[in-house]
Amino acid sequence: MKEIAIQPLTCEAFAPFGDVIETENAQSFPINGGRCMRFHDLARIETTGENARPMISIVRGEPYVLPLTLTMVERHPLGSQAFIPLSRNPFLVVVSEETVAGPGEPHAFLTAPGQGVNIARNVWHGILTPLQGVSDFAVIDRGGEGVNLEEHFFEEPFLLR
Ligand SMILES: NC(=O)N[C@@H](O)C(=O)O
Ligand code: NI
Repeated sequence: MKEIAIQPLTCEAFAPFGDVIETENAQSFPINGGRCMRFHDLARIETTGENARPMISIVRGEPYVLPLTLTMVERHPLGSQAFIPLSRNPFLVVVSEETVAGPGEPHAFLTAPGQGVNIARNVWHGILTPLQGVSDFAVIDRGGEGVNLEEHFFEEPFLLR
């Protein structure tokens, strides 16, 4: 089984796949008489297709234990998908480039506490993978008609360590 080294999540490394949602280095300005700081426009929500609309859900995820065997990735051809942690627990973000033969070798990122991601439309990714404890996430993705899920099962799994 090919091993994939898990690396820290950074804006630069994740840029080909979407946005990192964090306050660090974000455009920000005070609002509400200076009593709030708005970290502004952190990610682009994409929705397309019939009756497409953005929607907000909360997902409560059971934790996984590393090292992890990755057997599949999925993608959403009709919209982006954002995961914003509502706890300080880290989670694992797995993405793959599209190749002529389907998803390529995965990249695995470990979030810092509080970091979220917005996975761009049609980007191959692993399913939500909380670590260290049951974790709640706000999920912002696409509602509407049509099939918005495509799955790919690797011929050979990968070991994420
Ligand atoms: N379906 C859902 O809310 N989540 C998955 O698409 C996922 O990427 O975990
Ligand atoms: Ni997904």
